[in-house]
Amino acid sequence: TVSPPVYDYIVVGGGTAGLTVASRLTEDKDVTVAVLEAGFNAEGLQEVFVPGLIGTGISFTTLNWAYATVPQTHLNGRTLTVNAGKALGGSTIINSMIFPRAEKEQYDAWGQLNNDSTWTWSALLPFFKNSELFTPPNAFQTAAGARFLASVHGFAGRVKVGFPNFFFAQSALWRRAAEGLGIPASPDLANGDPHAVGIAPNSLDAANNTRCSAACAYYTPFEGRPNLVVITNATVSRILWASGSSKGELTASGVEYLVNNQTLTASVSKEVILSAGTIGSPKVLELSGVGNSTILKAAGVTPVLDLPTVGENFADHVHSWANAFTTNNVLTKDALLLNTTFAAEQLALWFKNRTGLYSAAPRSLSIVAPSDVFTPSQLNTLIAQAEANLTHFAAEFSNGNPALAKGIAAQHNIALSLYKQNKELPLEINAEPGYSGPTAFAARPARNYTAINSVLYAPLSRGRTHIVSADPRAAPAVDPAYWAHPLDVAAQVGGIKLARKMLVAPPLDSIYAGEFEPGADKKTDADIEAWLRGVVASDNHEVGSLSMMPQSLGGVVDTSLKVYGTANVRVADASIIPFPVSAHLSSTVYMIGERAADIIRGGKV
Ligand SMILES: Cc1cc2nc3c(=O)[nH]c(=O)nc-3n(C[C@H](O)[C@H](O)[C@H](O)COP(=O)(O)OP(=O)(O)OC[C@H]3O[C@@H](n4cnc5c(N)ncnc54)[C@H](O)[C@@H]3O)c2cc1C
Repeated sequence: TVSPPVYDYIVVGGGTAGLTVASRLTEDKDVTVAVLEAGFNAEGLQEVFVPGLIGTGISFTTLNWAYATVPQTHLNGRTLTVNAGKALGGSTIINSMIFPRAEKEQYDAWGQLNNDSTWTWSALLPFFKNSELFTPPNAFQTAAGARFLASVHGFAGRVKVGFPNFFFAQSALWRRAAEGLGIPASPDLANGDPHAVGIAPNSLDAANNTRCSAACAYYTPFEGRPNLVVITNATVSRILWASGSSKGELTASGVEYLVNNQTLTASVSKEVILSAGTIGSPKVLELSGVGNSTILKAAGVTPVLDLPTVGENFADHVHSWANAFTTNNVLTKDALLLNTTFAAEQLALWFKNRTGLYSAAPRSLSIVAPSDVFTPSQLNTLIAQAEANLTHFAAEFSNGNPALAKGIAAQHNIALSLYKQNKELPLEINAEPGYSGPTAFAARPARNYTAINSVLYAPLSRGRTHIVSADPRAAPAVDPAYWAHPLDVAAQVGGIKLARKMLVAPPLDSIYAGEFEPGADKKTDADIEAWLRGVVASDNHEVGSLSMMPQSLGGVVDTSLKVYGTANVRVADASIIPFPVSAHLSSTVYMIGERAADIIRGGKV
């Protein structure tokens, strides 16, 4: 028999954080790293590299895990889909490339929960910068409204960040409407103070207007490194433990993985780093016997280490919309669907000189504060109710684990305190220059639209994800428990009301031709709420399932990202985020990858 290859580090999942860690560790040419990625290298597909082709082709089929949730109790028993990229580069292969950051107080909450000042905004900003290669807006982009503050960006990192080459007129009208409603104009949506409205930077290479995924940033330029081995189409089924190690700290000796139907193994001399995402990483840990013993036994897995909060503390952002018909004189991206000749011309234009509608990954956005969504008395009532029911919800969300109940209570206390200071930003409201909503193309009027996406960003609800089978090919049971907390429901209803106000506020009202959805018959808050229960979707920003918190608060990893009870297994991906942040996640996940590599290299244990 041939003995399996031995690497210093094995990274499970070649996604956003996984490639970041692998790339940084292999800067030391004496260190060997293997990355095992379930998907393939999709960088050459036009639906990946052309910004305006987001979501087309095989993006949401082959390149997507498309995890199904269990029926959602608070959403009419619906089963929703949580999308997650399945390719080298992970979710950054199929994401919308919007690249802002959350408010500093939310990152500070991570430090507060862990009593560790190295996990706070000011300590983490250097790692955000390390990941970024920012291109300031050119004269055209500046004239269109793009703004930036040099002090918060990185100019020598890896992820190319810049602005698109096309801006829709209705986005500018919307920004002015939002400002008219009291939302401040943003000097930079990545400055840690995003209660504002502006044009979001994108994870794109401004020089040639192509998507810059984690593969583009952290792999392609370095793929020749002899010490970096990337194995694609390789699905990790479990971590292998050194014999006898379960008596003390568990020590990983390697991993087992599947290529087609063949089972292979690779050995590790230093560490295994789990970077399979918020749903993928707890699945691998549970398949390896680490988790809640009752859940593992029910799935047919022999427990090795009882760590009952693996897969718990799961939170996701929740997507909703209001949209209106737009006067015919306005060019919206609906034109690409309504007129295939025009679409072909626009795509040819993109290939010719990187301009036109396909050069836009369009999103002007605002992150709004409680005061934008609620009246003061409404807010006071909601906070008082949440405080009165804090223990009840902490217990309900913690799946019977007393330590995690404390952890969730601590998170709710921080969130409610920030709500009181108008600092917990409950919603992203963004303008989509064309239809966005729950109705399929064939089923809606063939018109031009303006859509306002309203996304619940600071959920108090917490759910879970767990395996139900010992078969690594079986999907886990994902229960985000959407809308399980009444403050989440109230914020999302408030978001639709604010979006409706924006649609008819000057100067956006100049192109308004009547509301389509929710629709004129949805008049009261109760009407809106009932409609939303039937349509809201995942925003694909799932976090928290292997959260970084003290064990006394139900955490799974410590502040060096090491799994409690193991000697050499770390986690680097969105699953470690203990407290949801009000932002699109990729910039934050790259930061986590940079920080993880720094911890590993610095030997902090
Ligand atoms: C449709 C969509 C739109 C989004 N839009 C935006 C946006 O506009 N801006 C933004 O900032 N964020 C956006 N996000 C969110 C953001 O992209 C993700 O939160 C982030 O990329 C997650 O990084 P990660 O490292 O945790 O996981 P991922 O990047 O998903 O990486 C996990 C990797 O592990 C692999 N994997 C899983 N299981 C296994 C296994 N058993 N063996 C081997 N490999 C495995 C996966 O295939 C994947 O490559 C979006 C996400 C989606 C899905």
